[in-house]
Amino acid sequence: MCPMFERQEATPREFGRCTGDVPNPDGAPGHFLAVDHGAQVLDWRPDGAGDPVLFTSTRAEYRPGKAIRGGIPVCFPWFGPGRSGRKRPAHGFARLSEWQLAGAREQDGVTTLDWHFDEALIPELDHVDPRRNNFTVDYRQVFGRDLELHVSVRNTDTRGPLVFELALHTYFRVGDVRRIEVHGLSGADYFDQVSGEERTQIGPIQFDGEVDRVYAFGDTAVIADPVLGRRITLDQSSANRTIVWNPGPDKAAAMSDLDFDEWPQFVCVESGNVRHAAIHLQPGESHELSVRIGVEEFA
Ligand SMILES: O=P(O)(O)OC[C@H]1O[C@H](O)[C@H](O)[C@@H](O)[C@@H]1O
Repeated sequence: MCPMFERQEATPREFGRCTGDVPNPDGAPGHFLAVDHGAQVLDWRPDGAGDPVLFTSTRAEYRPGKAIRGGIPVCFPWFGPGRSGRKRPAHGFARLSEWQLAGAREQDGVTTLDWHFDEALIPELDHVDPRRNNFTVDYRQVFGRDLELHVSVRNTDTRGPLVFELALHTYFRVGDVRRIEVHGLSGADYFDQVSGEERTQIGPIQFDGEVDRVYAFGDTAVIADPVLGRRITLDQSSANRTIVWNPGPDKAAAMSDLDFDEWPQFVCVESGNVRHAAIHLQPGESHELSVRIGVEEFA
């Protein structure tokens, strides 16, 4: 099935993991790692010799019922505390559930993993209402020179509509968040989750302290990183919101699964349909969200 699929006891691999090499004609082979806990991608390096594209905390916890800090968590069926502001667990139960690896193949140096999740796989969790809709989520991850992610949610319940939020909460590794810029969102309106204000972005996004914003934006965003000397491009399809987050030093200090000096090493640029852009599906309908991540060294 998978190039290598194992279930190990030791941290951080107590979950089933799928790992493999991405052949790279230009140099050292690339690498990826995904685990069945949340179907979470934890590592992807198109060039094995280069810096990781994704950030994973050195203090990330790998245990049932806990979200892994880093990589690409899937937020579903709600984002943060949900539209009511009261939902728990934060960001929904998908990132706390063991997904099924439905298929894995490698062709021409590109590895494709297919993950499956439905209501029968939700673990028993405090706060989660046991009366739930039926749904399926099929999630394809394609590891090559670019990383492609496609999430498809279907309402398989004949009883009524399925209303949900969905986001791919990508943690990007950066040299120093205080020196990066995120381009492409100038002119986009956003909700500032720190101040509670509606605002409009002027120019590139820069980071000076905590940033937590939900942008009404779903096109291409580019992270320009002068420290690591690279540009990361995030192409989004069917995302109506882009969430940009870094906790800054004060919030980070209160996070037990992040080392105190790690907050400048990442930025989250998250693709989704959240808040007012939540998705409504009638029985039998489906929704697909896709992103493509590419990396380019500065000349
Ligand atoms: O700590 P977590 O539940 O993983 O959430 C981490 C962050 O996720 C998103 O970016 C939200 O916009 C933030 O408000 C939240 O703090």
